[in-house]
Amino acid sequence: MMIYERVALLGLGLIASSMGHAMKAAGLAGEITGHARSAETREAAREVGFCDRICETAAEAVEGADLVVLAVPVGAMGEIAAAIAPHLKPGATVTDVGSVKQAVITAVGPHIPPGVCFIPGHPLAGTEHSGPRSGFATLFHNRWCLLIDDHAEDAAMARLRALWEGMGANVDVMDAAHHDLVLAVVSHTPHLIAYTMVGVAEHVRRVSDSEIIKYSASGFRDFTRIAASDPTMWRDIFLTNKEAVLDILGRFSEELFALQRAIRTEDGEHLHDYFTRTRAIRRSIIEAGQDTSAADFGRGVAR
Ligand SMILES: NC(=O)C1=CN([C@@H]2O[C@H](COP(=O)(O)OP(=O)(O)OC[C@H]3O[C@@H](n4cnc5c(N)ncnc54)[C@H](O)[C@@H]3O)[C@@H](O)[C@H]2O)C=CC1
Ligand SMILES: O=C(O)C(=O)Cc1ccc(O)cc1
Repeated sequence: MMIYERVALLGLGLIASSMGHAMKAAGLAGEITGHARSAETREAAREVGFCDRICETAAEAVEGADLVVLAVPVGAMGEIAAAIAPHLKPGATVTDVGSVKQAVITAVGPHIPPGVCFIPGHPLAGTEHSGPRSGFATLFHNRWCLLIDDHAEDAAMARLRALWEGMGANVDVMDAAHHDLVLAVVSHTPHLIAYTMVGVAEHVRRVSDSEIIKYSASGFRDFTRIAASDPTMWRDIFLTNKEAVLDILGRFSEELFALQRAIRTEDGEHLHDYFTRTRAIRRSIIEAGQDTSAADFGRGVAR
């Protein structure tokens, strides 16, 4: 069922290409236009074919669009919003897919002209791959998409919700500050820990590279997968969700010190109690029937 007659995708990477494929598969958009900064990306997107028309400028891509999706790294959202602002159609909706919400609202909000509705969004689905060739139509199936409803009109919100549901996602609405704190816990800080662990392995010179690869168990392999994610995207996430990540990292460090002390003092009871509590958390997630989304979100999609 068609939800928007014209959709413009700005930034043609993993998320935009997956949206293009998903919208085409379900017939959710009449025409999909797309723009990316580099000629190489535009050419690759043309070849893959998830847009009907690839435009040389962002302004051209948004001309007449009913929905404009900002799908660039979080740090580039303000710049692209400024470039398209004078070209937006009255009555259009602008949304984004950035992993951080307060910073995007601060950067994009001031550029949105009167008569255009801005609804920030974030699909909790992804992989460590990037670029226009990495997308696939089922990326959002059974995943959450969070929409931020600060000033959204009901009709515009209902329409955007229908688009995400049409692409297979479950939609929840929350405020931006809460989003940023939740994501710091479930996504951003875990990514930082994975980056660190892989960095540590690189510095352990006693263990040769080939041994690290040869003997790596699935936990460490998952860390290396996550640590292969796009550096620009993750740099921007940490710089823009600084407060929430530093808050969670502070708590993480306290717990880590307590575990470190328990190991040093051979306090087996502390370790056993701690691991029993964390096991109960995992079991309660499975009992609540949320094991698929919880596990998949951390693991990404095996491709
Ligand atoms: N990769 C993931 O797993 C997920 C990413 N996100 C968010 O979605 C957004 C897009 O991420 P991906 O599709 O993974 O990225 P990607 O790296 O695959 O694609 C990003 C696109 O933006 C373009 N771009 C980069 N800098 C730009 C600039 N300054 N001006 C204009 N275009 C620029 C790139 O050329 C590319 O076309 C990011 O904000 C990210 O935080 C959200 C959920 C999951
Ligand atoms: O690949 C993984 O494990 C992910 O965690 C994917 C992911 C990355 C960033 C997001 O904002 C949402 C999902």
